[in-house]
Amino acid sequence: MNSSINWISVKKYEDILFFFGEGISKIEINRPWCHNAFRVETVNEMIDAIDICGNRNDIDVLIITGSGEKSFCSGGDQTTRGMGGYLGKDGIPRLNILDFYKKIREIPKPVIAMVNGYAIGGGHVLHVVCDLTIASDNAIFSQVGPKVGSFDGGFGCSYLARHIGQKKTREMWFLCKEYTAKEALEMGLINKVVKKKELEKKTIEWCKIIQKRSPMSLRMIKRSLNAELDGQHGLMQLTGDATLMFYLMEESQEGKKAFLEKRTPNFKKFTKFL
Ligand SMILES: CC(C)(COP(=O)(O)OP(=O)(O)OC[C@H]1O[C@@H](n2cnc3c(N)ncnc32)[C@H](O)[C@@H]1OP(=O)(O)O)[C@@H](O)C(=O)NCCC(=O)NCCSC(=O)c1cc(O)c2ccccc2c1O
Repeated sequence: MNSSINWISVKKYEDILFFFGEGISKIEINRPWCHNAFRVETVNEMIDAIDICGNRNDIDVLIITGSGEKSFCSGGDQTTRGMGGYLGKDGIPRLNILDFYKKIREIPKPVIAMVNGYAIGGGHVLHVVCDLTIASDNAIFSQVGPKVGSFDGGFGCSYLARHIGQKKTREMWFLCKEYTAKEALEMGLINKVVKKKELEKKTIEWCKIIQKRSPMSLRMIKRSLNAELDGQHGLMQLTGDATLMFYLMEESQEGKKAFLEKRTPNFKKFTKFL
């Protein structure tokens, strides 16, 4: 299996790099001087990029990572933090990373966090919300909210606890300790640890295996796993896909045809499955 890709830049942004190759996309936070902390604009760009991935039929799987050797992402850019959120260029405080987390969960394609160093604070939650996490052996995982006056009570708590359990989640948040990639693997926080120089190769290998699987099966599995946690919203997404599949059936098409032909639909002819 060829595990390197000649990445092609999809679109130019200020804070992120966005690549595509062989059905795989790579969204890379490109602010290495602050350990890839995200500001409002970084998040807006990531939202734009993930929307492109959602709308492009030739993108099967997504990778999210950080630039440089040291960090995946260190969370919100503290230099832009104001009262009530992080201040964008318009001066309005926002916590828009939450919108990006939602996008990761909603996109019906697998999203892999390729963690190449520090995954801290909101940057830690970022990998938590991804479907899979592959980390390099130098990666460090930590929640720092209670050290810097923040917390993420959403996916950062409840979903994290689904991965590592309530006790470990409380330990991570209460103590703000740093965990090595080996420890993270042992506690079920991540899927795989590889040597730093092997990180992209292994991630691409996994992407290529996933690309051989049925996209509809993957979509339904992601939706089903999300639905358990996402309440009415999760149910809407899952049953939205059930509607999608129903629209592919003759029985559904008959309803539309009959309406357009101004006749009574004949649903009797269709198999009733047991
Ligand atoms: C990542 C570190 C562990 C690295 O430590 P190290 O000692 O190696 O490096 P330095 O600390 O010297 O960092 C070099 C340089 O980078 C700057 N920097 C690092 N992180 C950030 C950051 N997040 N924002 C701004 N700048 C950053 C650092 O200041 C240095 O700059 P110099 O000018 O001095 O060179 C360590 O840096 C670290 O622990 N960083 C964590 C920072 C942090 O507080 N993160 C935010 C946590 S809160 C959060 O992310 C968050 C965001 C949201 O949008 C939320 C929304 C809704 C709910 C909750 C949210 C939330 O919790």
